Amino acid sequence: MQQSSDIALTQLVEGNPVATIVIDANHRVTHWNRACAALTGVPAAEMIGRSEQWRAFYDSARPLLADLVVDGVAEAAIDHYYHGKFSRSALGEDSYEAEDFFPAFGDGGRWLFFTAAALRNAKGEVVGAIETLQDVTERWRAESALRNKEVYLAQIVDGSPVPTMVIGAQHRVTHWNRACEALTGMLAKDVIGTDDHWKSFYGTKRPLLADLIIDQTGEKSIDRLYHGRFRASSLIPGAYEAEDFFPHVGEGGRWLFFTAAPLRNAEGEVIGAIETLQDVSGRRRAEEALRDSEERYRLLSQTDSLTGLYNSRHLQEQLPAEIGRVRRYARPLALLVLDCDRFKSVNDRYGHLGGDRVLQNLAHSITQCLRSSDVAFRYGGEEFVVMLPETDAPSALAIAERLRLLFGSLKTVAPSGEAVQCTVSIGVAVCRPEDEEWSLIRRADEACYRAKQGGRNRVVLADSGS
Ligand SMILES: Nc1nc2c(ncn2[C@@H]2O[C@H](COP(=O)(O)OP(=O)(O)OP(=O)(O)O)[C@@H](O)[C@H]2O)c(=O)[nH]1
Repeated sequence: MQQSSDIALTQLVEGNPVATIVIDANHRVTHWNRACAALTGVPAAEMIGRSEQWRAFYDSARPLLADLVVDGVAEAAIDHYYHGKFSRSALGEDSYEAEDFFPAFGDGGRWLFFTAAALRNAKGEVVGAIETLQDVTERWRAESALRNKEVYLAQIVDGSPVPTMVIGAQHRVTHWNRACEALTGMLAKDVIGTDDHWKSFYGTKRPLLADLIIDQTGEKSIDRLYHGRFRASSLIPGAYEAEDFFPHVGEGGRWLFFTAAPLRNAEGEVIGAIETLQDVSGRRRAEEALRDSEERYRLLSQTDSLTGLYNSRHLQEQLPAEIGRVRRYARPLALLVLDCDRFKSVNDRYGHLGGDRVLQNLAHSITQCLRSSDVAFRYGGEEFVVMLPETDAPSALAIAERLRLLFGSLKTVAPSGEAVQCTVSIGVAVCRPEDEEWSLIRRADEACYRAKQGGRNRVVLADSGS
C-alpha cells in the first residue's frame, strides 16, 4: 500500500502545471506529470518504472540533471554534460538549474529551463530527485530579438563615418564608434560604461551638449556653456547644434560642429542622447585664410608701399569721419601738412633712390612723434599729412616742432654712402565747425606754403600772422 506521503507527492506533482519528473535513488521514474507528457510528447506510461527518461530529451543514453543530483556528483561532472550552462539553485544545497536548447521539441526546438533538487528521507539520505522543466522559448526569442536589435544598432553606429557617441539616461556612454575613436584618440573599450566622455573634449569635468539634452535643462543652461554659439536644429525636433574650438582634441586643437538629439522610449520619455561630431577645422582654416587675405588686401589698398604709411585714398576715407566727430561732439582736431625742403636738389644730388630713403626716414620720424590716436598719410610725392584728433593748436604746434627738430637732426645714408641731411616745412590747421575736408587740407597746405616762403624748416599755424 502506498504511504500517505507518497500519495500527497503524487497529487502535488500531477496537479502541478509545471512539467515535473521524480526519480528514485535507482534512477527509476516514479512521477512524470501531465505537463511533462505534454511538453515532451512522451506519456507517463512509457516512462514510469523505467530508467529511460533520457529518451524524451536526447538521442542517446545520458543522465538528466536529476540523475546527477541523485548521484551527488561533483560540479565538474555536471559541467561535462551542461558545459557552463548550469548553476547552483537557490532552492537548496544540492539542487541545480540549467538552461538548454532541445532541437527535437516543438516546432524548431524549444529552450527549457530546468531545476533538479535532491529528495531525502528522515535520516537525510538521498532517496531520489525532483526535476521541473519550463519552456522559456518565448523569453529567449524576445531576448535574442532584443540582442539582435542592439547588435544591429551598434553596427549602424559603428559603421558610420561620422564620429558618434550615444549616452544613456544615467550619462553613461553606451556607444562610441570608430570614427569617434579616430577623432578623439579615446578607445570605445575605455569609455563605454563610464561617464568619462568629457575627458576627450575638455580639461575639467563638464557636461557635453548630449548631457544637457538628457537633463532637458533648457536653452538657458545650454547658453551658459555655449555662450550664444548654439542653435536649435532645423532638422531634428528637440536637437541642438553648436560649433566650437576644442584645444584638447587632436594636435593643436580642432574646430568641431556637433549635434545632439534626444533618444526617447515608446512613451516619449528621454532615455538618452546621440551626439555626432564633425571636424570642420579645414573649413574654418580656409575661412580664416580668406579673412586674412581680405584683410591683407584691404591694408595694401590703404598703404603707401614706399613708406608703409596710409595713402591719400585712406585719408579721403578717414578725414570726413573725424570732421563729423568735431561737429557732433565739439572736439578739437588738428591737421599737419609736411613737405620736404628742397627735395628736388636731394634727388638731383643723391639720386632718386637717395631721395626715397629720405622720404622713408621722414615717415619714420613722423611715426615716432605720434600718439596712438594720431594717423599719418603720404599725401603725394614728398608731401605728408598727419591727422591729430583731440588736439588743439598749441599741442599741434608742439608736435609739429618736435617732428621738425627730429627730422632735421637725422642723417640718411644715400646709396653713394654719403650722409644726407634734410629739413621739413610744416603747416598746421585746426578744424573749424564749418570746415569740409578740402578746406581743412587747403588751410594746412597754405600754412605749409607760408613756411616755405618764410625760409623753410619751420612750422606755421594757418590763419595766424606767424
Ligand atoms: N625720390 C623721390 N622723389 C620724388 C618722389 N615724389 C616726388 N619726388 C620729387 O620731389 C621733388 C619735389 O620738388 P619741388 O616740388 O619742385 O620742390 P622742392 O625741390 O622740394 O622744393 P621746395 O618744396 O620748394 O622746398 C620733385 O623733383 C619730384 O620729382 C618720390 O617718391 N621719390
